[in-house]
Amino acid sequence: MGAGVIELENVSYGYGGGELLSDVSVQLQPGSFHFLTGPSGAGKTTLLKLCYGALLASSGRISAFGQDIARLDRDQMALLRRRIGVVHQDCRFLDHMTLAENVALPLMVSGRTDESRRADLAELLTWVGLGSRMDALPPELSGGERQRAALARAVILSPDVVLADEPTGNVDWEMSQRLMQLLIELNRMGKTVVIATHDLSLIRAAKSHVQARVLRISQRRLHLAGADL
Ligand SMILES: Nc1ncnc2c1ncn2[C@@H]1O[C@H](COP(=O)(O)OP(=O)(O)OP(=O)(O)O)[C@@H](O)[C@H]1O
Repeated sequence: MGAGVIELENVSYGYGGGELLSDVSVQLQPGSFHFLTGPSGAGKTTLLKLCYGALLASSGRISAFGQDIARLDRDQMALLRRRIGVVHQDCRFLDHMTLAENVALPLMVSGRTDESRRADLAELLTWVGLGSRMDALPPELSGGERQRAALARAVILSPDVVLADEPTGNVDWEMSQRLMQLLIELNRMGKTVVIATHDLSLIRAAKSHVQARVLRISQRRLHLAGADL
């Protein structure tokens, strides 16, 4: 294996007797930027889940930061999850807690509630453009605000890797560009970024701002897409 932050080697994933992903091998190099594309149901979310240990491969090997994910104990898995920030497709929040409290949840869970962390929280929310919405409750947020809050929550523990599953779903073009800009900024800060999306126009627009590899799932296999997107 090489020096990728996340590496998949001949990974297959199946359920119910069928195979969704077959013989997938890929290395995510530190600081790289990847798009993961493919039709609905192709297995993009599944592949991301395999990368952060939410699902285990049926065969093959997945390593993160040099460790075989399948061999991690509970504590090691918890540490791994802190190093990989995930923007979930459905960005769920606890409706009775404010936006700031929701974004700060990973800090609470990891016991990091000191003053400097609170300052980080305010700075982070300002960075995503939600500095004035800290006390809003999730049902009061627009789609774009929810997506930005989900991004802030994913990076509050300063992960090395950001996996974003359709982070621009349900927002207009202008907001999707703003979200992309934030993800590109995270990459410029040195984070490895993977964005799952079926939206090829998003990929085309981003390619003039960031050097990205495009991975496409087709017929259970992962392919490196060419320039003909
Ligand atoms: N363990 C499982 N049991 C049953 N079905 C599963 C399992 N894992 C994945 N699937 C199915 O495999 C398919 C691929 O799901 P996945 O969400 O990974 O695709 P996707 O490419 O992210 O799709 P979308 O673009 O619509 O979000 C779906 O039909 C999903 O329901």
